[in-house]
Amino acid sequence: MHKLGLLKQCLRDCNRAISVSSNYAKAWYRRGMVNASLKKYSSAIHDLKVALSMEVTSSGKSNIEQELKLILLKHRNVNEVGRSSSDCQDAGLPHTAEPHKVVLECASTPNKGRGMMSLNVISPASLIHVEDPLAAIIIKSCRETHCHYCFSEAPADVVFCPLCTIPVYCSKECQEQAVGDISWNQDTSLEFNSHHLVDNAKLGLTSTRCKTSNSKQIAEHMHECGGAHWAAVLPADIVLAGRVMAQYIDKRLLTGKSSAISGPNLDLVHHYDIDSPTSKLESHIYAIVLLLCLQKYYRSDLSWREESLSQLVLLICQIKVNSIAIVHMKSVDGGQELTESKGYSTASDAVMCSVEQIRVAQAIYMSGSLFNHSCRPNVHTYFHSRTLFLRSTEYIESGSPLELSYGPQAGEMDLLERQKSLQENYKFSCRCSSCSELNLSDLVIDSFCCPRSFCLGAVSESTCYRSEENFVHVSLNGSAVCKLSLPDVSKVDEDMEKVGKLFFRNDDADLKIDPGYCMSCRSQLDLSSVVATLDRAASKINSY
Ligand SMILES: C[S@@+](CC[C@H](N)C(=O)[O-])C[C@H]1O[C@@H](n2cnc3c(N)ncnc32)[C@H](O)[C@@H]1O
Repeated sequence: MHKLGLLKQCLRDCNRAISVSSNYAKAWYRRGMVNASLKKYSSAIHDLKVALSMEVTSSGKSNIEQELKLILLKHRNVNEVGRSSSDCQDAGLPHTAEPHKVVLECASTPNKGRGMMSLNVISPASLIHVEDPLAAIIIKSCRETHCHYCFSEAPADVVFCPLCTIPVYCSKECQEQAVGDISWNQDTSLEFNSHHLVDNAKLGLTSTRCKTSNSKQIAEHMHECGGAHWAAVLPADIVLAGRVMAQYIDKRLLTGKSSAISGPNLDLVHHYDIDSPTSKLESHIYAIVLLLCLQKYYRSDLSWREESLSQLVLLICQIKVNSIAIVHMKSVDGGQELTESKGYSTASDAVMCSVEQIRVAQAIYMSGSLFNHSCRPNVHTYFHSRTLFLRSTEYIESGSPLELSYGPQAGEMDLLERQKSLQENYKFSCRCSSCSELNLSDLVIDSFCCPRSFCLGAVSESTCYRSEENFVHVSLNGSAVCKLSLPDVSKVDEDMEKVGKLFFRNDDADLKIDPGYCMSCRSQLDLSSVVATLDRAASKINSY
């Protein structure tokens, strides 16, 4: 885990190992090394000294001594500089140590609403954004197997919520973050009457994070505890809306503003106006359910405004459009879970080498929500625990849009599949460059090669192309799908020209390329025979 950069998880396991067997030298050694990576040098030196005193082999001793020397040196350097970076809020995350040079700006775009761009040039693989979620919730299928706070795979000795015992956490630290810092009064007795339970919770719990003045996070599970456990039952986006609303209320109560509550103004985009009547009805019903749950928890502490319900409906609609799937990487052969992802993907099916992405949670990130989608993204998304990281995948000019993929990507899915997926999951029709302009990957992804031996043209199985001036109309089985612009002929690369020469010829005559005909030379391919060959090959491959 240390080598994989999972420092917090590694520290958690070392603590656990030391508490079970305090004379286990390896656990002390490993914890020392993790503390050194976290730049907690004093703790690292202490741990390594304990490991040294316990180590019995001479090779082990000399290894520890060498590491100890290096750490002592680093510790001295840090002290001389004057400030230890262990003070950094995110010292647990090695990636955040990188200097943040990218200056982001949110600007209006011609056809995607607001979007993010950089005010300076960005080199490939630069860290451009790191953010903790405003709210996050584990998905239903991981409730039994993953920590409800950091979303890593839960160990055998999980820690439960001490009040309702329903959510599971991988460590005391995660439990504390989610439920609050529990400081039981000696006289306080827990009663399994939901009202008393909630009252006890209100008295006895304080979120560790809300002690800091500019804290954004309030113990997220508190208001769900001791009630109907709606977090386990309601859809993820609705639970997120409840958590955001509860945070807003808690903050107001903490600052003494217990006047009538309406709702937070998140300033995020929503599509209520274009939602179907069924979807609107669903949002209204869920808003009523949430309001009842919140009223039950806060009871007489606050009064609600008339517009509270409509504010909740809008909040739900904003979360539906902006929430992001947190995905972690898991080794397919049952190994340790990694924490890298490919994007906002629904992620249940993508496989890379021997690791696969698994969707573990759903979250709402305030700045992350301002990044638009592109089917050819220039930003890569991944997560450590619940923290979102964005890195550039290429050189990006200043003022260029920074766009990530919400799942579909050109080259992995064809144009129609991408559009369908974005429409179904995110309710918008994609206007990125790959979906507005004819491009090579879409011409070849589902095509066969031309039957003529020296022609490299593509033959589509089902798509029909008809060009008109600088546009190409795309249709499938007689139904119009979209209209794509033709790329600037001077910029078309050699491969695209070879695959679809007919699109770039200079005469004005109307061009129609039917399925089964080469896009370069118009030769006809016997589709039924190649499809049959393909099916035979597929069944052979599947039988292995
Ligand atoms: C997470 S928000 C992104 C920020 C948003 N543009 C705004 O103004 O706040 C997602 C919404 O942005 C718009 N959007 C993002 N990418 C788009 C794209 N490639 N084509 C068209 N609209 C897009 C859609 O309205 C989508 O529902």
